[in-house]
Parts: sequence; structure tokens; C-alpha cells
Amino acid sequence: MSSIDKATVEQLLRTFIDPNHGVDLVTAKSVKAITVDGDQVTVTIELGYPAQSILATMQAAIEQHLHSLATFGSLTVTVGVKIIAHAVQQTLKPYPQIKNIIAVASGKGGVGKSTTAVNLALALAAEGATVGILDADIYGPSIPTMLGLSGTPESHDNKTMMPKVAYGVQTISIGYLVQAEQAMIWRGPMATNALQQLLRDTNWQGLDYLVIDLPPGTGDIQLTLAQQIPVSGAIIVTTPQDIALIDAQRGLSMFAKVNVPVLGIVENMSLHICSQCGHEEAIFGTGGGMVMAEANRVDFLGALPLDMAIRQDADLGRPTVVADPDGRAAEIYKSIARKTAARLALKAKDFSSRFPTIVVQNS
Ligand SMILES: Nc1ncnc2c1ncn2[C@@H]1O[C@H](COP(=O)(O)OP(=O)(O)OP(=O)(O)O)[C@@H](O)[C@H]1O
Repeated sequence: MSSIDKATVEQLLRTFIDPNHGVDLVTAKSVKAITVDGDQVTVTIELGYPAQSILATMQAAIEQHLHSLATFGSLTVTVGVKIIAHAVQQTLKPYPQIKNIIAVASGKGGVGKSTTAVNLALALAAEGATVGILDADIYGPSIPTMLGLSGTPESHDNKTMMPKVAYGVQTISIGYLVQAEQAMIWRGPMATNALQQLLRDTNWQGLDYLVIDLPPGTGDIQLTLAQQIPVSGAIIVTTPQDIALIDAQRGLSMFAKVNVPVLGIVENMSLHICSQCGHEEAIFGTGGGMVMAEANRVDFLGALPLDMAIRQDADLGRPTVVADPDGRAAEIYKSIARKTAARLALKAKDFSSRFPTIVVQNS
């Protein structure tokens, strides 16, 4: 049997496309090591995004792919994860306890931005990341209810607040601190200052990702936040309806203006599945998010059905990703979470990062 060399193995790995970001393993810098000893080959893969639920599947798929292209005496592939900090807007510096901030925005209210943000945060955590969520939806903070949390956050030093934790996710919300009516009358600068303070004065515990649920719309508050918070990437939630899509387009322009990369678009309420008969109906139209993503050259991250269980779970303070972790909707949220983080992993590194890295090995 002829032996294989390292360069050939690398060439073969170039033909394996990572389904989470659509880029091959070598270009994505996921190949950490290749060792060849005669016809015995070992490949170490390190994904830049949390992917606990698919590590074994990825490992098997890579092995199968290599076996289909060449003959090995023995082949061992290990797949692990290493999450690093990515660059933010040039004028800003990342916060020391937060590797990556992901902003979740929508062009208008009621499209399911908060529901998506909270399930996305829980899905990133389910995939193995340390995650926080900041409820910046100052005029309608809904994250506390969706996570079944209430009461004032604790402070150990009278200066900073400890995040409140639900299902392993660290959270902070204006809803813990002030009455809804009080926040409603805050004008733009007051609201943005309050949010910045909330972000800064929370004692975040070593986050891989902080998901920020932005207020709906693309007005001054959203623009200021997108400008002043060190964000690594944003996602836009829309429904397939024309009007929501036009509003979502404004979201894309807003992030382009402040040089924040849009990691993709999530289409929510895309198909109604009748809980009685299973009949599927596209109440808000179909495919709009994908068309918009293609037209604007951003990624389409996935589509959630209009599903009564998603609303009920959120209302009961136990979002779908934790209420029904193996169900169809949870699978979609986890796939969106992996794709979001995988696309972020392809972006430039933050060289000012002061974090030790976390390595999870699948053996
Ligand atoms: N895919 C879905 N299926 C069924 N109900 C949903 C879905 N997504 C969201 N909802 C429900 O729609 C309502 C609005 O959702 P949500 O509060 O997340 O929207 P939003 O865009 O954050 O609104 P706003 O920013 O104006 O507060 C909630 O009752 C929520 O439970």
C-alpha cells in the first residue's frame, strides 16, 4: 500500500465543506494538525463555534469523506471546539468578560425578535458555549418573563450587578430594575445611556457570546447602540411579509452604516402548522427572507414556523429550546445558532483579546 503525505491529506480536507458556514475546513482554518506516520493518519479539527450536538456526526462525516477519496492504513479524526473573540467596530474595544456580542435586530415590532433572541441564546448554550443575554428592548422588556425571572439583581460590591441566571444563561434586563411605565418615557439619550450602563455594570462571567435583544426598529436609539456597543455581528429577524421585509432592509442598511457585519437573516412565523390537523399554511407568505438574503448577499440562517408551542413556551417562562430540546423547533434554533456562530468564526480575530480559550474535545 502506498503511503500518503501531509500535503495530500490537506488537499483532501479542502474538499470537505463545513455545512454550518459553507466553507471548506482548510480555508476556514479548522484544521489544527495533520500527522502522518507511514499509512497512519491523524487529523485534528477545531471548529470555531459551539457544536456539541453535531461533533460526533461531523467526525464521522469527515472520516467517511476521506475514506471515499483515499486509502489509509488507519485514520483517526478528532473534532473539538475553540471559541475566540472577534473584531468589533474599529473605534471600539471589546469588554474584557465578553468575547463576542451578537445583536439581534428587527425592522419593526412584533416579528418575534425577542423570542428568537432568547431561543438563540439558549441554543448556543445547549451547543456548549457560555452565554448571556442583554434585554435592550427598553420599551417592552420581555426576556425576564420568557425566562421566568423577576426581582432585582444582586450586587456584591454595590457597584456592579450580578446577572440573573436561567437555564445556564446569564441575563440582565431593564425590566429587573425599573417599572415598564418609567422606561417608556425615557427619551433617546437617556435610554441609550441606561443600556450602556446596564451592559458595563453587569458582572458577566466569562461569556463566549452575549446576545443583545435590541429595541425593534431602526431609529436613533438602535443606531446609537449599533455605533457604541462593541458588536462582532448582527442578525435580523423578519417575517416573510413584504412590509416586514422592507423594514428589515433598513436594518441591513443601519448595520452597514456602522460597519457591523450582518451574519444573516432569520425568517420567523414562516409557515403555520395547524395543531389539530397538521395542515401547513403560509400565513405571511413564503420565501421572502431567503429572497431578501440573496438580494443583499447575506446568509439565510433558517426559518421558524408559526407554532403555538413557541408562544406558549415563552409565555410560561420556559422557551422551546429548553421545553422541548429534541423537538423540531429546537433543532431549527440550534441549527441557526451554529450557523450564526460559524459565520462569526470566519470573521477577523480580535487581537486585543485577553481571554484564555476554551477547548472541548470530542473523543
Ligand atoms: N415562531 C413563532 N410562533 C408562534 N408565536 C411566536 C413565534 N415567534 C414569536 N411568537 C409570539 O409572537 C409574539 C411577539 O413575539 P416577540 O415578543 O418575540 O416579538 P418582538 O419582535 O420581540 O416584539 P417587540 O420587539 O415589539 O417586543 C409573542 O407572543 C411570541 O410568543
